[in-house]
Amino acid sequence: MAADLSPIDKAKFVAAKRAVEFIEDGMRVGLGTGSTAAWMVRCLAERMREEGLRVTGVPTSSRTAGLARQLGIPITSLDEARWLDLTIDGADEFDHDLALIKGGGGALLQEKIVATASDRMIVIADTAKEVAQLGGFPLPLEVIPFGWQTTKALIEETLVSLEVLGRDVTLRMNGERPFVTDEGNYIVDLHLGRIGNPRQLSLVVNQIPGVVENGLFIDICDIVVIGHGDGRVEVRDINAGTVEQDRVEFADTDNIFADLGD
Ligand SMILES: O=C(CO)[C@H](O)[C@H](O)COP(=O)(O)O
Repeated sequence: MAADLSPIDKAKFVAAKRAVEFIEDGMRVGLGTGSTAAWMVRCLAERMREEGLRVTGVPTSSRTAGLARQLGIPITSLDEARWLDLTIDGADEFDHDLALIKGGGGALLQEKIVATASDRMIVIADTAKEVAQLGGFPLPLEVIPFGWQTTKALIEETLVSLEVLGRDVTLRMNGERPFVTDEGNYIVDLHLGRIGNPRQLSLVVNQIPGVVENGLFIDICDIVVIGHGDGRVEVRDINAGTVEQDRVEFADTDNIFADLGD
């Protein structure tokens, strides 16, 4: 079955499989959102089944909560768990400092809250997510629906005042209607091309009334696990300053691939 997967799905799978090895018995774990994170949830469920590992998950979206429930992973709310040992999530882009753009799946708000409330955040990604400079992927901002057009105009003005080059700001749609997040908000995507100063941009846009949060994750991610389609995995730990090369085998994974459906 593994052989039927595209190289990109294999890369996501091996990154996820390696990352769940960081999970220890009894941990409270933040469960990210997106296709790579869905592999992680499946790999975690497999470890729980096969090794009797006991874990409580805190999902970062209704989608992930649904998958975790389906796979029998006990879940709770962040308010119940309060603080987590680890969060494992995907990303849309990561740079050399492990600064991230997230929110391609629209779950950036819960993802940022959960990752910030964790001792460690591990990002799982395929090689295409690594960039020299953030910004090729549109930066999502979660905004309150009330007065969103005014908020959008203020965001555009802010980009002009910051002398940011790309200033195209679009409302994310779901067919004919605005995309609505789990928190009932909208998302506007900033098509910037490159972000010269992510820290400044993150601070400034969050000052705009109506902006709830942005998809820049700075100084939050500790480790990135990068998967390759041939099973090679690289584990970069920004705090330890280490880079480890590893390999994940595709054998004996049919029970994971059998429930594919994300
Ligand atoms: O931030 C996210 C969702 O809000 C995802 O982690 C990000 O979009 C990556 O998704 P995928 O693993 O499907 O490429």
